[in-house]
Amino acid sequence: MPTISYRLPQVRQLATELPGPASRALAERRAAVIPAGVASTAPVYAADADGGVILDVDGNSLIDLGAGIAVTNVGASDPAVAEAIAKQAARFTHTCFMVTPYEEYIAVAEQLVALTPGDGPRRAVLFNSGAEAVENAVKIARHATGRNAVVAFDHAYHGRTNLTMALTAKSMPYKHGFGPFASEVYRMPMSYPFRDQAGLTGPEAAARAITAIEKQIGGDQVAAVIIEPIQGEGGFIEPAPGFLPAIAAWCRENGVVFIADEVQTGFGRTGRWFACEEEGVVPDLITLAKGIAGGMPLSAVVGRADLMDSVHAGGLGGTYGGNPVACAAALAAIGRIRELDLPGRAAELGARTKATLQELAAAVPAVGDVRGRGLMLAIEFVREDGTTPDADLTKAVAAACLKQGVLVLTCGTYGNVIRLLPPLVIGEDTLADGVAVLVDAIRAEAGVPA
Ligand SMILES: Cc1ncc(COP(=O)(O)O)c(CNCCCC(=O)O)c1O
Repeated sequence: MPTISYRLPQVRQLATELPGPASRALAERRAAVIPAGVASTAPVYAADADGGVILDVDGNSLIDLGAGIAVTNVGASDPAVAEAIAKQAARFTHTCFMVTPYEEYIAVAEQLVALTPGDGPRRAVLFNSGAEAVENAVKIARHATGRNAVVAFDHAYHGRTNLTMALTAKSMPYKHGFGPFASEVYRMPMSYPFRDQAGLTGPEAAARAITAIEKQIGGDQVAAVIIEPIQGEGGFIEPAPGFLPAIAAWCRENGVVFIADEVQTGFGRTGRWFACEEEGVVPDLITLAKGIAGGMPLSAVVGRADLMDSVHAGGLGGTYGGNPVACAAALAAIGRIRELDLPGRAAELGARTKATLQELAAAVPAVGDVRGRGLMLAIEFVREDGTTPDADLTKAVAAACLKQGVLVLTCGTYGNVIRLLPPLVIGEDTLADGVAVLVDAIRAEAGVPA
C-alpha cells in the first residue's frame, strides 16, 4: 500500500475529560441558538482533523472511525484537496452552472462517467446532497418511463427530504412527525442474511421481493427500484450473493430503472470504487455523494444517456448544483483516491479488521454478526437468545470507546449496530489501535474478559 504522510500526529491522546472545558462552553453557546433537533454523536467540538484523527478544541486527539459518516475517505484536510479549493475559490466561488457554465463541472462529469460501472453512452448531473441526487434520480426515472411507482426496501435509507423520507424505512428519528410523505413509494422485503430465515439465498430473497412487487404493484407500473448495494443507516446490511443481480435482471426485463444508491458505499469505501462492481451489477442510474469531494458538498446522478437525455431542457438543475469549488475538490479527491489506491487500501485494511472482529465474535455471544466489505464494516449486537437486538449494549460500547478517545458511529433499524467507517487514509497503526479499543470495550461491556 502507498505510504501516506500526515500533518497531525496520528495518535489517540486525551488532554482533558470529554467534553473538555472549551467544548462545554461551545455546547452552551450552541444551546442558545441551535435547536435540539440537530443532534451530534460526539460531545466535543472539532478544531482540526487530518488522516484518521480529529483534534478537539481542548487538545484531545481522537481516532476517527466515522469519517463524518463515510465522507472524508481522503481525510478531512488532504493537501491536494485543500490546495484545489483555495485556488478555485480565489478565481470564482459561484456563477451557477445554469447561468454561466464552467469547465470544472464538465471535468467532474467526465470522471464520473469514466469511473462508474457501465458501458455505452452515459451522462452525469451534479447536485449538492445525497438526498438531492436521489430525488433527481427518481425524477429522471419517472420522466423516462412515464410510470410513477418507486420501489424501496426494508431498512433503506435515502435521505431526509419528503420523497427520500418516503423511501427511507426507519421512522424515528428520520420521519416521525414529518408526514404526509410522497405517494407511489412501495417497500419490499430485503435480503438480510443475519435475520432472514435460515438459508434464504440471494436469488430466493430476490424472488420474494419480485413476487411482492408484481402482486402489489405490477411490473409495468414501476418506474424505478432503488437500493443501496450495502444498506448504510439501516445497519450495514450486505444482501446475500445473487440478490442484487436478480433484482437488476428483473428490472431490465420489465423496463424498470435500476437505481443503485452508492452515496455511502461509493469512492473506494467497500474495497472497490463502487460496491456494485462486487457482483458485476451495472445500474441504469447511480447516485453518488459523501466520498466524492473530500468533504465538500457535492452529489451526482450518473447513468444511461437515453434515460437522462429524455428530460427536457431546464428539467434538471438547482442554484448550487456542481458548485465550482466543490468540483475542484472532487477532481483533487478522485485523483488522490486513484494515486493512493484507496479502494485497495480499504480492501486490505478492511480484511485485517474484519478478521479481528470475527475472532471476537467467536468468543463473545453478544456479537451476533460481523459483516461488510472494505472499510464499511459492522457489528450487530444481540441478547442471550442470539437474535433479539441489544441497543443498550451498542450504546454502552460506543460510549466506552469515546471515553478512550475513539469515535465510533452506531446505526441499524434496531439501533444495535456499531459501524466502522474510518477515513480510507487512516494509518495502519491508528486503525489497529482504534479497533483494539473497540474490542476491549465490547469484551468489557459484554462481560467477556480477554
Ligand atoms: C445511502 C444514502 N443515500 C442518501 C443519503 C442522504 O445523503 P445526504 O447528503 O445526507 O442528503 C445518505 C446519507 N447517510 C447519512 C445521513 C445521516 C443523517 O442524516 O442522519 C445515504 O447513506
